[in-house]
This record gives sequence, C-alpha cells and structure tokens, in this order.
Amino acid sequence: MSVEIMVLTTSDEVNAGLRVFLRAMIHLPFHAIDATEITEPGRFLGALDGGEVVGGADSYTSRLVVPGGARVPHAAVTHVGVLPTHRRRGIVSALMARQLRDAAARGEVVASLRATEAVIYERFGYGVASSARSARVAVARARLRPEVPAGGTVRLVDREVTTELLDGVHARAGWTGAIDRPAGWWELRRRLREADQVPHYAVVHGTGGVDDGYALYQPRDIAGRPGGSERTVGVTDFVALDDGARAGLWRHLLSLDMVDTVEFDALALDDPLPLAVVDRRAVELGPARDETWLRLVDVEAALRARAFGEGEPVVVQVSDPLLPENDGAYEIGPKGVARTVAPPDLGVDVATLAAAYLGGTRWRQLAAAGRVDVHDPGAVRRLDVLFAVDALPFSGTFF
Ligand SMILES: CC(=O)SCCNC(=O)CCNC(=O)[C@H](O)C(C)(C)COP(=O)(O)OP(=O)(O)OC[C@H]1O[C@@H](n2cnc3c(N)ncnc32)[C@H](O)[C@@H]1OP(=O)(O)O
Repeated sequence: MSVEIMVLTTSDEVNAGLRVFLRAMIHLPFHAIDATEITEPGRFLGALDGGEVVGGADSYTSRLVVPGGARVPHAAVTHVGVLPTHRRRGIVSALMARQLRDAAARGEVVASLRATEAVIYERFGYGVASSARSARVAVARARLRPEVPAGGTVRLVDREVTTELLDGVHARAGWTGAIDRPAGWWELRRRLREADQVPHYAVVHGTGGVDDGYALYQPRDIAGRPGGSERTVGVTDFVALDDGARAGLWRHLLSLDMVDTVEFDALALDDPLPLAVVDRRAVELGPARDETWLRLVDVEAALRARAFGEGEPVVVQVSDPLLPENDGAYEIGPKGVARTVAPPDLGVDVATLAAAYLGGTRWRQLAAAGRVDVHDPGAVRRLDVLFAVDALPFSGTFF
C-alpha cells in the first residue's frame, strides 16, 4: 500500500479529512461547517495517496465513567471514512492501528466509538459495551404513577440555551458509560440546531436552585400540524443527574399540549420510564441497539480503574494482536487487579473483554456464544459476580 498515514495539521488538511468523511458517509448534513471548529488540533489522522487525503480517522479528548465512578482518559473516535475509490485496501486498518498507538502514547486508557456497521470494528479490538433504545410514549395514556417523585422546577431556556448551560449539567453525569462531551461535539450540535428549519426547545430542571437535568426536544413530522392526531415531539437529548430530575422532566414532557407522542431517541435498556406509568403499554420500547463500541487501550489500567464485586479472584488471559503490550494474564478480584504468571481460568481476546468491561454484557452470555476459552467453568460465574453493576451502562452521547 503506497498510502501514507499522518496527522492532518493545516486547516486545508483538516477540512479535506472532514470532506472525505462526509463523502464516505453520504447522508450527513454538515457540509458547510469549517472542520477546524468541530475537531481538536493534532487528533485527525489522514491517509494520503499522492498528496490527496483519501481516508481519515479522528478523535476527541474525553473521559469515560467506569463502574465505581472513576473517569478514565478516553479517546472518542469519530469521523472515520475512506473514499469509495479507495476502499478495501487496508486503509482504515492502517488508520486504526496508528490511532490506537497514538492513544496509548497519550496515556488514554480506553477508546470508544459509535459504529455505522457492526462488522467493522471488532477486528480492531472494539466490543459492544453499552446498548440503548428509543421509546415512544402515548401521552394520552401515559399517566405517571402517584409514587413517582414530584421533581423540582422546570424552566424554559429555548432562547438562552448555551453550551455552558448544558455542559454545566452534563459534565456532572456520573453513570457508568457516560463520557465527557468535547468542545467540538458541542459546537457541531449548536451549529446543527441553528441551521435546522424545525425549532428546538430546551428546558432545564433544577432542585433547590441547582440545575440537575435538562431536555432538548423538537417537533417531528410537522406536515399536517397543528390539527393532526399524530403530533410527535422527539427528545434528542435527555440528561437527568438523579431520579428527581428525571421525574421532573418526564412531567414536563408528558404534559405538553398538542402532543400525542413523545419519542425519546436514546434511553438506557433499564431506564425506569416504563415502570413509572400506570398503563405500562403507554410506553413502547424500541429494539436494543449497540451504543458504545469500547476498546481497552491499556488493559491493566482499565481493569485497575473499575470497581469489582465480591468473590474469589479469577485469572483471565487476554490476547491483543494490535497492542501486544496488553497480552498476558490478569488476576481480577475484589481487592484489585494484577498481572500474573499463574495459569489462566479462562482466555479472551481484547474485544470480548471490552464487551464485558462496563457490565453490560455478562460473561455467561459471552461464554455461551463461544467467545470465551473456558478452562475452569466456575470462573465464568465468579467473573459475573465480580463484574456485576448496579445499573446497565449507557452513554447517551452520540458522536
Ligand atoms: C466511528 C465512525 O466514524 S463510524 C463511520 C465509519 N465510516 C463509514 O461507515 C463510511 C463508509 N465506509 C467507509 O468509509 C469504509 O468502507 C470503511 C471506513 C468502513 C472501511 O474502510 P476500508 O479502508 O475499506 O477498510 P479496510 O480495507 O481496512 O478493511 C479492513 C477489513 O474490514 C472489512 N470491512 C471494512 N468495512 C466494512 C464494511 N462496511 N462491511 C463489512 N466489512 C468491512 C474489510 O472487508 C476488511 O476485511 P478483511 O481484512 O477480512 O479483508
């Protein structure tokens, strides 16, 4: 392959990198945006063929919340694309390998991405670590149960919504799977909202004067309004730092006049909404879809960062052809994690370990699918106890 991989540095190069991504993706709307405003210097890798950018892979500096609440350094991988004229020549493979080495050199413990196709990224060590689904709520039937918390106050901030206001809330999101949203991500969202013909509405929830949640929403399928009977509002961003904020935002959304359906774009698989309404069938859940594709860049640091449950330690052998410094056996137990030369109880590749890492996929499921090389059958059950989490992992950030 005569293609050269390098960091895109000048404005022209970075814009060429984004153009390649948009050309590869076909459907995306943000062609008029200057790429330097939504990317981070030094992180956009390009593949050059005779001086022309033909492929790219970008990332943002971020952090990921892992079980137990620690935030680990995280590369949020995005803008991956190869021109249709240059596909299937190994270009993205070369970009991914370089990107992982760069992330490791920066001390990033994990990387994650949202995948266009489910068959691309496992070969690079990514596994599905969290899932999400949409929910459609029939407003007329969706009376909240009397036990649902009252919540605090909701204020309309349609006109004064700013990144500072929203990130002031989101930056405190502490659930497993939440990520820091980078400045470029916010800027792109702001620009897309501004350019949209359809209005966006914003409400912030507060308790005792402290902002602790917000929702962004907009009307959907606006043809035939306002007299129709299928009037839908789509909730594009829903952030609640606790149960009170969540309930307060539900109350607001489910009491909007002239709305038949409230559609949440992304909820955790164990979101309590279906349990909070009198008529359970008022909430129609969409299918689970893969959300976080996670890559453990530094396996030892990632394992040390998360909390584990009780039980006997288990020795897990990990293989990682792209980052062989991760190869080896790790003893994982309630008191911590250490590399070991002890014989392993089971073995996995690094993508399978990533799938289990946030607790969203159980070891039992992975073993049943043949993805674990089991030497000691009891170790699978022990690992499930060690890796158990209180709430299913969920990010809520699409990038
Ligand atoms: C995080 C994000 O940004 S997600 C966005 C990803 N981008 C897109 O989906 C845009 C459209 N697609 C593309 O631009 C390209 O097809 C890419 C980026 C997905 C793949 O780039 P390529 O340079 O063609 O990949 P490369 O040649 O390195 O392929 C590596 C392997 O993955 C496989 N592969 C790559 N893409 C796909 C795909 N979409 N479907 C199935 N297999 C694929 C190849 O067949 C190859 O397999 P092999 O090693 O067994 O031969």
